[in-house]
Amino acid sequence: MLKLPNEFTAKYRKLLGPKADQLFAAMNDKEPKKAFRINALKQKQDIGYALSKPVLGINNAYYGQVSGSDPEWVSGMVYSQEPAAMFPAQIAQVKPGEKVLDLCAAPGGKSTALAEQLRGDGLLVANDISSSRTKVLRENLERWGVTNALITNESPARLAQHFNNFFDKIVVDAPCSGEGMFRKNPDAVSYWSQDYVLTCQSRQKEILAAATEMLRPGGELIYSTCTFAPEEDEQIVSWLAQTYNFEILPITLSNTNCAAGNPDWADQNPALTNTVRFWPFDELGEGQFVARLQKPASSVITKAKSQRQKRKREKASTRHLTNQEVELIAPVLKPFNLPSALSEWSTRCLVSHDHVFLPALTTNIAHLKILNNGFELGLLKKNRFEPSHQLAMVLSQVEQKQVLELNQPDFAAFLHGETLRGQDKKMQGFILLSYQHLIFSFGKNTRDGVLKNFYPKGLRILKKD
Ligand SMILES: C[S@@+](CC[C@H](N)C(=O)[O-])C[C@H]1O[C@@H](n2cnc3c(N)ncnc32)[C@H](O)[C@@H]1O
Repeated sequence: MLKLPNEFTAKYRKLLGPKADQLFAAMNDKEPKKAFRINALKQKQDIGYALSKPVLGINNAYYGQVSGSDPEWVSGMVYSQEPAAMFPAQIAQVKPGEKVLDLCAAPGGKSTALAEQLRGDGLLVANDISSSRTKVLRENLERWGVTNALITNESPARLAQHFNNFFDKIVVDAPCSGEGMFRKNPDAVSYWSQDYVLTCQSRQKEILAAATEMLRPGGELIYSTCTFAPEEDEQIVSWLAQTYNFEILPITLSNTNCAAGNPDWADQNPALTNTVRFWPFDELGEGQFVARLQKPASSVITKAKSQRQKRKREKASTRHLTNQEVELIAPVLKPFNLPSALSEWSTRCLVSHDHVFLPALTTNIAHLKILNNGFELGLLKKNRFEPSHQLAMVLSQVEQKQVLELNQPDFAAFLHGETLRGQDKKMQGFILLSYQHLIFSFGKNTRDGVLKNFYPKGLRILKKD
């Protein structure tokens, strides 16, 4: 039983009237909803979960539970996500070729969906302020097979110094008081106070002020939270409309159980009914608020010059591949069918500190904390080339022949980091590995039947004793 603070229950009784009891009952009595999305970037494969309960309004999404050692997860075929949290990326309606920023992106639920909509064409900048969470964001985007993301670990204000009036779309899935997640994460209740709600509100304004600078005139901002608090929802949207003259755009969702935002909970701007609220008593998922706004076409928001950091000249720390290096890489890639995103890799790839990569962006980023820029093909080592894990995750976008299917014990042993013996010797060198026909890693097969482990150390699953 959730012990909700008295101040919380009194507040929502006042705001919701008799519906408040429905809210408290849903928060107390029902299990949190679990769901997953199937990756449309990868080759279609059968997966082992029941697909009988679709999440209405979201393509390729179903109710069900995913475990971190399932082949579906390890191969990047599915992403586990709370159903209501799937809507902000859907509402963004990203088109291939657009420049998109996911400003508070970790662990990557929205970013994986935004990248899917871009289909490898355009740019996704996926940023988070927390370095440990940005690491997980990188792992999730890599697993998902994304080739065109710049992954950064910056504060919104620093990012704004590099990207002025730049993005077509910005998603701000803001840090919030998390009321909508109380039944999923009961510990969050202990942080709650009305003061905390107001602290979150001022942080959201700071983040959004930076976002408004980065959005191009006419560009769209998708703002979402997982809290019910009007101070962080309708009141933030009315602040954006008043302060920056943003228009609150309608949201069209088909076949979905959600409610409209409430103008009475802010400045009574009738356009606030264009925003949407997901309540746990609607049976779809947890709590979520989403707004879609447009920056005025004529507006260019720039910081005062005195505040802007002087840009130092960027040093050219990257170079193109030499012919010798191309000759080293080509035989490693030859057995594989390359997806179109990797076409003409030999002329398009850059090298930085022996990392061979296809950049998502090359200009104006030298001073950013970057975890990955685009697509890492692999690493040049003395007279040899080692393909990256990201390459394995991207190769599963198209049909492959150089694939070794493992049995369950070998799959589990490989995830623990073990070297396997007695495998099929027909395929030599780097090969893709699959379990239940889902490609999850590279391995290297030697002539004497030893399969070396190339599953990244940071992703390995500890062995249970
Ligand atoms: C609700 S979570 C984002 C969830 C993510 N969008 C997803 O779908 O997986 C909010 C994120 O905001 C980040 N954050 C916290 N304070 C921030 C700030 N001042 N600026 C930018 N991001 C911040 C947190 O590290 C956290 O990862």
